[in-house]
Amino acid sequence: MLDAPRAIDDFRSLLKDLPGPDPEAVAAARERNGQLTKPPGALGRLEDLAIWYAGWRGDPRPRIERPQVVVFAGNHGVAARGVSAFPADVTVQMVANFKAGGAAINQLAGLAGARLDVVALDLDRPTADFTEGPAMSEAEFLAALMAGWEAVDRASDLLVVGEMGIANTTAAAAVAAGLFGGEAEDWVGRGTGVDDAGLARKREVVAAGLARHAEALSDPFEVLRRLGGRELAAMAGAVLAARQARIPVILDGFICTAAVAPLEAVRPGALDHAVAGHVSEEPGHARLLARLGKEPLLRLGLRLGEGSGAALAIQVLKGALACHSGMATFAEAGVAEG
Ligand SMILES: Cc1cc2ncn([C@H]3O[C@H](COP(=O)(O)O)[C@@H](O)[C@H]3O)c2cc1C
Ligand SMILES: O=C(O)c1cccnc1
Repeated sequence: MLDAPRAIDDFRSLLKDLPGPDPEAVAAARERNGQLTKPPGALGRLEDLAIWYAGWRGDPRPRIERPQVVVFAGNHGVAARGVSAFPADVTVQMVANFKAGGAAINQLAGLAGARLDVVALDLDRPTADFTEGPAMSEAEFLAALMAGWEAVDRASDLLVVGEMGIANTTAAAAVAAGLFGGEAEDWVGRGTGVDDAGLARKREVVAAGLARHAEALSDPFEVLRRLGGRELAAMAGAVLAARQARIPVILDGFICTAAVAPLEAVRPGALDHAVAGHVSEEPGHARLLARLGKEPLLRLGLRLGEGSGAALAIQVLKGALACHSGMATFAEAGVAEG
């Protein structure tokens, strides 16, 4: 197995040889689940979640002790096209806010007991406008993938990746459309809250990007390089690093899901170590999750990003494991089985 990737092709190679869950831990966790003091299946999806997590950690009775949240930030050339309700300066301002502890993700990561890392990616150098050319050169794309790869603490036992980047719902819509087809309007939403004219501009920008890069859309990595952004590429690199280290992942909203979808498009099953933390208000998100076959844990009408919905969902997973690993069996408790 490749240790440290150095080229874009190394990331492609990694996808050919992915570690899977430990079948013995899955079997032992399933058996334990069947012995716990509750009617069979009474904890619903929490039971599946606990068994899934146990398999990836290779431990039939695990707990989450070291969750990590990483927020990647990047700027986008298409921001100049009036596709966001906020100016591009907000990206760097929010990075300062993350560092000062003032953003939603600070509160939610703190509540979940997660370490929070913030990785700002060349904020003074926005990506190129993807309607005019590739958003990133190959060198820039590789640097962003590597930044994600390197941001993952291999000693953590759960990963959430979040993002900050004004105009990145436009990039995410373009990536989703590039991967899965359909019209621009199928994937474009209001993001930070653009008005009808802004929404129309977003559709035009995404359609123009798809037309400009039409010949390259059969390659999911090229879709991400040409239509994505640095923080999206970094999220993909981080989620691949987590897979290699058998660290389970909770996915966040539309942008996060679009960023990692190329991995699944290259290699079906590449996201088996990831669950969808929530479904966001951005209409493309539900569509994307359906394409990936992922059922969200929460539906709260969030449309924030930053990793916020996924960070909240850490507590659902912690709940699943508290029950799975902490409950007594029928034999231990002297409770009669049905
Ligand atoms: C203050 C503020 C905090 C945010 N935190 C996340 N986003 C979210 O909004 C942006 C995407 O929406 P659009 O494509 O419409 O620009 C991303 O930065 C995303 O993470 C924020 C946006 C704002 C304004
Ligand atoms: O779903 C998301 O991730 C999202 C939606 C709107 C704005 N920012 C992020």
